[in-house]
Amino acid sequence: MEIFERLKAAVPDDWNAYVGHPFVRGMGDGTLPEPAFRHYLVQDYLFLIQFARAYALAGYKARSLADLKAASAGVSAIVDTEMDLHVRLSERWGLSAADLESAVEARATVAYTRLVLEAGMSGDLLDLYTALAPCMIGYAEIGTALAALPGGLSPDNPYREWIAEYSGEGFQEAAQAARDQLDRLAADRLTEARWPALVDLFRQATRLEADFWEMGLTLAE
Ligand SMILES: Cc1ncc(C[n+]2csc(CCO)c2C)c(N)n1
Repeated sequence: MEIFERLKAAVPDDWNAYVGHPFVRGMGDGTLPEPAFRHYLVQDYLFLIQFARAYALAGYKARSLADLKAASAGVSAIVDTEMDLHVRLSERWGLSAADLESAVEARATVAYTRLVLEAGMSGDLLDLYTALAPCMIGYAEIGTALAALPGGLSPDNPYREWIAEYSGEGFQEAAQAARDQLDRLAADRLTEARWPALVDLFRQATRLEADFWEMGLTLAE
């Protein structure tokens, strides 16, 4: 079985709480309050900056050209593409680039991003990509599930752009690349002795993704 599927199967309740969070359901049926989505957009901008740093750290930790290339592609996907998309989407929601840049990180943003960076700093690439997996692969799963709902992509759903982005081919391919990268790393580095610590790390990252939705929904700072 793919290592991602094994990790997910090890923490079913935490995984379902993340991908089925009320914030996600509210985007699917269009009932999510708009202030919650705006708060999420601002924090997600700050989140993406820290995630770009995490891929940069993956470059530092790389021991092969293939791993260095994967890390470089991760930085570029965020810095050259994702951030621009995010700024444009935020503008359509009434948030200027200055609003995004001047925002202060919420505690949930700090908690999640620093867990990932710490996993990468104190561990190896398998730890780092395990901590990154819920984000890339989870959003692809959420995008696909919401796009399949009757009203998911309908013109009256205010969240259709978000759903289209994450269910779209480009992001689905990036998520598949993240799965493949995790499998390659596991083939070289995974031992039975390491497994419990990797599951714990995956569980923590998954819980902090759910907390990120909760932060959006409750407007927590
Ligand atoms: C809280 C949160 N979790 C996951 C993603 C998805 N995501 C993380 S990094 C990245 C860019 C990689 O190409 C994308 C799309 C997000 N945006 N916000």
